[in-house]
Amino acid sequence: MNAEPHATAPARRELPDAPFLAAIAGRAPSRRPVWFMRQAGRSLPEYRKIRAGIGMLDSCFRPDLVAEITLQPVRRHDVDAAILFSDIVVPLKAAGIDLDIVAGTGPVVAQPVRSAADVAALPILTADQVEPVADAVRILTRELAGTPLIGFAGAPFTLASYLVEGGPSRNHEKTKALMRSDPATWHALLDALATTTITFLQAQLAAGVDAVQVFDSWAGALSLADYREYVLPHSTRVFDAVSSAGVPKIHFGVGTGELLGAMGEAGADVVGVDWRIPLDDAVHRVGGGKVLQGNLDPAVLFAGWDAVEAEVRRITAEADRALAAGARGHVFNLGHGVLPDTDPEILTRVVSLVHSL
Ligand SMILES: Cc1c2[nH]c(c1CCC(=O)O)Cc1[nH]c(c(CCC(=O)O)c1C)Cc1[nH]c(c(CCC(=O)O)c1C)Cc1[nH]c(c(C)c1CCC(=O)O)C2
Repeated sequence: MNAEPHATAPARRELPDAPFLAAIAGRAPSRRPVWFMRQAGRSLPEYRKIRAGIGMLDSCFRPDLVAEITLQPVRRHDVDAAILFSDIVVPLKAAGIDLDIVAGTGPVVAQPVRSAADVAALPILTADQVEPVADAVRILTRELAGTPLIGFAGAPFTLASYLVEGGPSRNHEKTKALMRSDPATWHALLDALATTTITFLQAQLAAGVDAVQVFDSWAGALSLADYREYVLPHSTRVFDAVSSAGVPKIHFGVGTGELLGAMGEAGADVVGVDWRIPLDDAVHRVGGGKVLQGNLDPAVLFAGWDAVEAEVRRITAEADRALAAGARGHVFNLGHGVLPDTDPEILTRVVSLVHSL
């Protein structure tokens, strides 16, 4: 791999016939596109080998390592998109927030954000602080040939939940308490996080990613009314700010069955659906003209090939009914990220089956 990361980024690649981009543009793809959220990670022995002895966040700031890890699932599975190996807390770490990623737990924040003073003291990301990520993108746009590269960031609400809770949370009680008890501080927090998220996405876009995904993984913890009042304006600002790049934008969350319409309003071209809602139902919740992405339950991958095959066939049939009902396109994916102990052979067989349907 010729890792000359500091070369000037070329203009964005033109990949109109790539199945992932064709499907999102509403054109008939040459094959049904499929990729997996968290396709890079501990399900791959080659990932575990290359990461040995290197901290998760350290690995995210090493362009050569980011590029190689991003490429691993593309080589192994023949997926139709690569997703940059990074993490939603990378921009927060780069900005100077004291946090780490604890294996088996997730992000842990040293000083949780609980007050207006804490919010006012939050550092805002500058593009130079994520130059190593941009360097990795530039390496990948040369190494990936015809496979599109998806950049990503966490949405303001999901980032806020980690900062306020101090780590992963089942009920997000501290987050919701701040949201409701001190709306001014809450909106100031999400505004600051939206600005950091925009800077992080714009750095990836300037370096040449072909699409972006915004992960609002924990938005499903909210009621529709709370999502609209406390979250949607900030997520909308993120999508508005990156629209001028002219690349597909994907919006995903978990447990979002009642939020799909509002999430579609935020401005994405593609709405990711978790496994709880059939795609031919989701199309009516999201509204016509949007592309749907999903939605195999990651846990089904542990149930043996017969169960996996039946679910893949069910989901592609529901996707075809969603297309007939007005969905602009479908990208096959899981309904959440690949689980760490997943057998990678099963993922490769899912790709082959989806491409045959
Ligand atoms: C909520 C969230 C996080 N990070 C992310 C989200 C949104 C996606 C989702 O909801 O699954 C985003 C993310 N983080 C990672 C990816 C994979 C990117 C890719 O496939 O190239 C993605 C898409 C790498 C990672 N991010 C993390 C790992 C595991 C780190 C390791 O290898 O030990 C990977 C591969 C760490 C992390 N980071 C986070 C969690 C919950 C964890 C898991 C903790 C654990 O189970 O060890 C926060």
